[in-house]
Amino acid sequence: MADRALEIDHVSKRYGDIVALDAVTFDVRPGELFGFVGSNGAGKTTAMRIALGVLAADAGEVRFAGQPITHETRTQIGYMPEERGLYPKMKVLDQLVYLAQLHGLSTNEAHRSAEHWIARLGLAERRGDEVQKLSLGNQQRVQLAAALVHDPAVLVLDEPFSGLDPLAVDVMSDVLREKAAGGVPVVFSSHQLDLVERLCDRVGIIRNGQMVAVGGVAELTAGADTRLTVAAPEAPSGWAASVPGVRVLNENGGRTELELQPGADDQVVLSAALATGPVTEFRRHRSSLTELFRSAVSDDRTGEGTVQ
Ligand SMILES: Nc1ncnc2c1ncn2[C@@H]1O[C@H](COP(=O)(O)OP(=O)(O)OP(=O)(O)O)[C@@H](O)[C@H]1O
Repeated sequence: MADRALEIDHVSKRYGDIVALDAVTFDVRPGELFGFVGSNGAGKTTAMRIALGVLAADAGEVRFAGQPITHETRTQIGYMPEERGLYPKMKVLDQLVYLAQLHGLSTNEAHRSAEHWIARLGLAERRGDEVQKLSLGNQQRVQLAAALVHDPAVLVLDEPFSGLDPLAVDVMSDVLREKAAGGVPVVFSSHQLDLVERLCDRVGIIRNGQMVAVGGVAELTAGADTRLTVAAPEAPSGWAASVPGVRVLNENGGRTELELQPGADDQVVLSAALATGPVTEFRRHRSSLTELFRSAVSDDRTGEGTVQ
């Protein structure tokens, strides 16, 4: 495994009768943005808390740079918990300086780093305010600053984008990209799949505590059924139904949406459409992460289609 990767290796966790994680395995490579997605209760927070070492796994191991996470290596992780963990009555600057010192920075370094992230995250005018007096979005910016202030070697962020306005989403995205570009493995959970698709190098989809897909979005969607839109204004109704390997999804005024079964040839569809007259549109759609997610989390064949 590459140096300085975060590896989650067959991690399992039960809460009484509930199997929260069942041999969950994935890795986040240095320089990579990894999106961790799954329905409510699928196990994302549990996996991230175990990765950080605040929750013990029943089985399996989490490693960073090839070594199991210990009390010492934990301090190299920047963590943004879902429940947010700031001191409400502490002022923004004081809080960040305190957290940086807690992670071993000297007073000067802690001040320098706190001021850097306050400026970078647009909190300059709030630096003397108590955290509890900030809006939720600004509290979230402080929370991100808290995860970054000790210059972590790994970033683990639980729903960092939830509740942010579009400008704050841009700031958060830029910062995560920068950290990844600097060689830090970055993993974050999110329900905003368009954002995950846009930002992430790879994604993992978890369903009922099991990883059902891990890989690049393009790689994961490559095997999915392909959709085509064909506009053939003079084609008679039902023209596509007899084309081999085709399932018609929708037909409306000469415009047909269809699904190509694996192995079917889109050129055969084009020939069939041209045989009816002019073709004014012929478009292939790549499956989106949202479609992949829907099919992965609703698929009864748990575990099938996993790409490692
Ligand atoms: N402390 C706990 N005690 C008992 N069950 C728990 C506890 N924490 C989590 N669970 C259960 O473990 C499962 C996984 O929960 P987890 O919070 O990891 O999911 P999640 O994917 O982060 O969900 P969400 O998207 O809603 O935040 C759920 O069934 C949840 O009810």
